[in-house]
Amino acid sequence: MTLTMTGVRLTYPDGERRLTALDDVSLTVAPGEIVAVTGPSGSGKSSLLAVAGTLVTADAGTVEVDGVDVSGLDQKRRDRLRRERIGFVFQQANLLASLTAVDQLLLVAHVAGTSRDTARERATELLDYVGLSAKRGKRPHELSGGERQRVAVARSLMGSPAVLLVDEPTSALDAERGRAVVGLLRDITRDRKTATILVTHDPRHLGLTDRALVMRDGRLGAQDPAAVG
Ligand SMILES: Nc1ncnc2c1ncn2[C@@H]1O[C@H](COP(=O)(O)OP(=O)(O)OP(=O)(O)O)[C@@H](O)[C@H]1O
Repeated sequence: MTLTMTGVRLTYPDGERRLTALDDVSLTVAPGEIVAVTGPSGSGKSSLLAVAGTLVTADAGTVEVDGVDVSGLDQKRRDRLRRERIGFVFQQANLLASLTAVDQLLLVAHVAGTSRDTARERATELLDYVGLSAKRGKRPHELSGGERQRVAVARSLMGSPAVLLVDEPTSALDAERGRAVVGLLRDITRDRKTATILVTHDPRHLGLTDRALVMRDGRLGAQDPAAVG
């Protein structure tokens, strides 16, 4: 369950010209590995996740999930691969206000066409895994920021992802809760053998990951080891 990006280039229209968001980016993330990506605002981190997650098609280069080149898939197959094999966790938990924690997970299963019983079993297991069994019936306003983010993490695992793409999951949390969420993501990566990319601005999280890379002007490079705490 590896994620491989090779020679990826992504540009956006910018008036008469094109803005280069990703410039010859190559990256392999192994199963069970969590890689941090840092870098200044506008350097291309979200673009990297968008291409890795097949939400955006690169101008050049390849993206392989589990050895499958996604550019060779038609739209329908690509949507299915994304739904079943790629998990996303965003800056905000993006939970639906009217749904309980367990229903947030069941909704994803419903969209994916999973049977009710299988979905209930899996949702229960995942809420237990993220330590929220007791809060399964709570709506987002009854949960703390860290708990909401843990529901979002559990939801991202409903489809058994091979690849987990995480964009600043702790920006709305205090230091301790932020660390707990990154620790949880690391445990998930190990236990479920996902290939995980964690975009973060927080240097304290780099030491919790296997590798730290830095994005600058659309190019991906090694992080200065001195900056890894
Ligand atoms: N949809 C778009 N259309 C045009 N330009 C875009 C689009 N999305 C991003 N960009 C530009 O591409 C570059 C990379 O943006 P990206 O969002 O990937 O950076 P980032 O590192 O995630 O930034 P931040 O840390 O602020 O979230 C920036 O110059 C941005 O302005």
